[in-house]
Amino acid sequence: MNESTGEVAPEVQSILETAADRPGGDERVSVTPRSLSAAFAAAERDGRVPVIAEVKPTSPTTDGETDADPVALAKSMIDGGAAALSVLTEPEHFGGSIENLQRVREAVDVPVLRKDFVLREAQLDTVESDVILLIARFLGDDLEPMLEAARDRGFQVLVEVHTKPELDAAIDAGADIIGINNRDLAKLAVDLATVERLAPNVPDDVTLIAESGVSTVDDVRRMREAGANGLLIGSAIMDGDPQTNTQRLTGAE
Ligand SMILES: O=P(O)(O)OC[C@@H](O)[C@@H](O)c1c[nH]c2ccccc12
Repeated sequence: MNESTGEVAPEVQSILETAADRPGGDERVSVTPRSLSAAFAAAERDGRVPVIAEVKPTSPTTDGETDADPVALAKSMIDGGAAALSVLTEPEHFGGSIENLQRVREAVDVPVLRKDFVLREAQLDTVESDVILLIARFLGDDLEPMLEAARDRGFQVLVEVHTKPELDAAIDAGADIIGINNRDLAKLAVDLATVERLAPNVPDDVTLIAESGVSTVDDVRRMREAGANGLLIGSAIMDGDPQTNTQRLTGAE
């Protein structure tokens, strides 16, 4: 395990242990991705804030688990104006599944992000998606080879960071889509100032996504003012009526 994984919340430690044991795919995938930047540009043209809405049945920081149909959720998020979707495939702590992702991606035509804790190259081959998440903190020195391995398969890659050293590592590795996670995986606490603090260090040609903890229209505006090209929003869309919630948040400007 990488040195940089030290000091995470016990829930996150447990997520990593189960992730390390999960098998990969038998065959190398080859993806023809739906373009995330085109989806963001289309939303902007339409006057909508580019939002990646997340199908997340539960999480370590959520009470209870929804049994709503992921495809129905996905469609209502798109009806509400989501530019793209994120689907959790982590089964043990987020109630996600590979099948959820496959069903959602078949049912919609926007880009779909696979949200999981991918640690080994073979795990890239578990399922096709338009975008795949790689978390800098958990990959350490493996970030660059994993980024290349994912691109070789056709994936667009979202590299998640939470600190300045992780951001520097993501930029050095050649990431062109970077997500700044407002949630600290050591404490699971959210602080929107994380994006505000780190965004000035993100090069202009990188697509910047503000992740986690965005719940109000004011939060959306705050993240956009800090420089976010897009936002990744889960709980605030899942809690209540997903279509109305997405409509409110994508209509923040
Ligand atoms: O529900 P929120 O606070 O809007 O957060 C969404 C998303 O950012 C969060 O689910 C997330 C960010 N990075 C992750 C990595 C793995 C699992 C989940 C995540």
